[in-house]
Amino acid sequence: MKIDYEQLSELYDKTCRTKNVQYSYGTAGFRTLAKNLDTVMFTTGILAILRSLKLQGQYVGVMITASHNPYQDNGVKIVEPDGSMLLATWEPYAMQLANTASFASNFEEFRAELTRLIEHEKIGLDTSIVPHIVVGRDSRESSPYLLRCLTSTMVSVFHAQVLDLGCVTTPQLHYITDLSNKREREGGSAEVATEQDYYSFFIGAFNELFSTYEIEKRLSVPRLFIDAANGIGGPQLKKLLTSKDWVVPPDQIEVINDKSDVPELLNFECGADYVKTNQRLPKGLSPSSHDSLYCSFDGDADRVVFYYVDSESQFHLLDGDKISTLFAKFLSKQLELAHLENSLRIGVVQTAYANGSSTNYIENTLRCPVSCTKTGVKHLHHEAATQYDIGIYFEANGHGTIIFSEKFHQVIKSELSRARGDMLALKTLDCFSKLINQTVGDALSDMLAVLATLAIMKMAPMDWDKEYTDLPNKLVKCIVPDRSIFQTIDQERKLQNPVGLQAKIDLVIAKYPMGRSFVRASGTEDAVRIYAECQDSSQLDQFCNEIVELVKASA
Ligand SMILES: CC(=O)N[C@H]1[C@@H](OP(=O)(O)O)O[C@H](CO)[C@@H](O)[C@@H]1O
Ligand SMILES: [Mg+2]
Repeated sequence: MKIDYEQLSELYDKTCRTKNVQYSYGTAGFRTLAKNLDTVMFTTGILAILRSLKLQGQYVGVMITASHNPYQDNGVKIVEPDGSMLLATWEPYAMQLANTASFASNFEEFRAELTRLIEHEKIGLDTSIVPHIVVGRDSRESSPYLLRCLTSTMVSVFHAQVLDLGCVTTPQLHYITDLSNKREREGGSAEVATEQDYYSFFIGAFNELFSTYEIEKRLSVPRLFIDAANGIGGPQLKKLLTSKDWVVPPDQIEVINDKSDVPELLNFECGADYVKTNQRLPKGLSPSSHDSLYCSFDGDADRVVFYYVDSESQFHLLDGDKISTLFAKFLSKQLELAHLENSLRIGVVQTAYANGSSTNYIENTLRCPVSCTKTGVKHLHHEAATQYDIGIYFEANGHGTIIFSEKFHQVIKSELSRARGDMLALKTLDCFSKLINQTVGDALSDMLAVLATLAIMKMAPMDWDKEYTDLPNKLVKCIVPDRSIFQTIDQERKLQNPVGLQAKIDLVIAKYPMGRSFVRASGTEDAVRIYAECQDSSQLDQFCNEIVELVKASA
């Protein structure tokens, strides 16, 4: 391939209007005010092309979204050919390219940086490899313009093949990127992967699970309300619910906050982040009956939290920890029924933000191993995928999935091929491994998996909730002059710096029965986060305040 530098230079001058902004590729890719993103979109498009070239032209995904952030924001992230997050060693390249374009005084400086990167990664341009890209965007008003900035060079300069999915959820983009490459490997002539493949696949697994139990395709609750955060989850959910294969009666499910066409409403007083943070119902919902189940997606539908309202009108949150524990209970039971508890290893992966009661319940009641990793789904995903055959991971905020190992699939396949009396549990495990998105946390697929689990176990929301009781807890933000001084060890549970602060925190913790608290710098916001939990809710504010004061004093 010959890069047409003249063309590239022209597009560079035309597109990269934002200058002197420092961009950083964090846990969620690049994310900031939409009006400042043209430059970084331009360079991210080029980086995705290089990534595809490096990987012999496989499809690389790019998603334009700012998830649960306000409607004025936007962002972009790159997805590997197998649907996982961009390889960590490429994150600095994404930043170098973006910041060079942002601070360079002319195109030649940018060109030099691009050349350096191509040489450093030994990307052969003198081959016939055609780069392949899948792009998707959420419902934000700024997304179509940013998409043009992102893709401007792809065809004209790099002769790439671009599959534009239009408006999709983040997990749909991950799933379709992975599927596109599988199709290519099966012999390029196969049809290109589409959104329809996504719906067919997950509805298929859901229906198969219900058929296996020969139960009527009804939910275990009379009614389910889904809050779509006025984001892309709304229209995508409706496509699923109106699909000809979807058989749950329409009167059981109602979608609310589905105005994805009104930009300012996105994530406004609704959605998973709002409900989890404020522990209250989103806008547009008033409790109808205490046996209804509710759930909220975030703006790009990769997170989900559930909740219900009891007969005393009390709100109860069923967050990521509760979802993990529900799946751990259900799947451990299936392993036991299939007599596979000694051959396949099941485990739960959490972060320090998981409620202490959930950890205690998983370890001591379910007798299931628990791992703790740093915050950020890539850490949880990696642990789940490498340590367990059934690796369940959820952040407390509702982002997560279950990863099934290669060994799991082999064992189930071989056991299923031998006729056995305990076929039901084997089939359940097999169907379940398809029902849950293997590439990334997915509100839609997680929701289906929760609904199926509740239906099979004949559980009402309160049955699910009463397995364990959360310790009273609080998460606060503290703005400090320089958050980088707060350095942690032990999966972010302890501070190493500022020196001496951890010892002071430990003295405070010791005063509160079942107290636990930790302090870390946020990776996505310019703030320090302080988490505290203890037995007695009347002491919680005081406990948390004492830690906040220590942090302020040392900052
Ligand atoms: C306490 C908390 O919820 N932290 C969030 C938040 O990370 P911070 O590094 O804490 O800002 O954003 C991440 C990306 O969306 C998400 O993975 C994580 O769970
Ligand atoms: Mg999200």
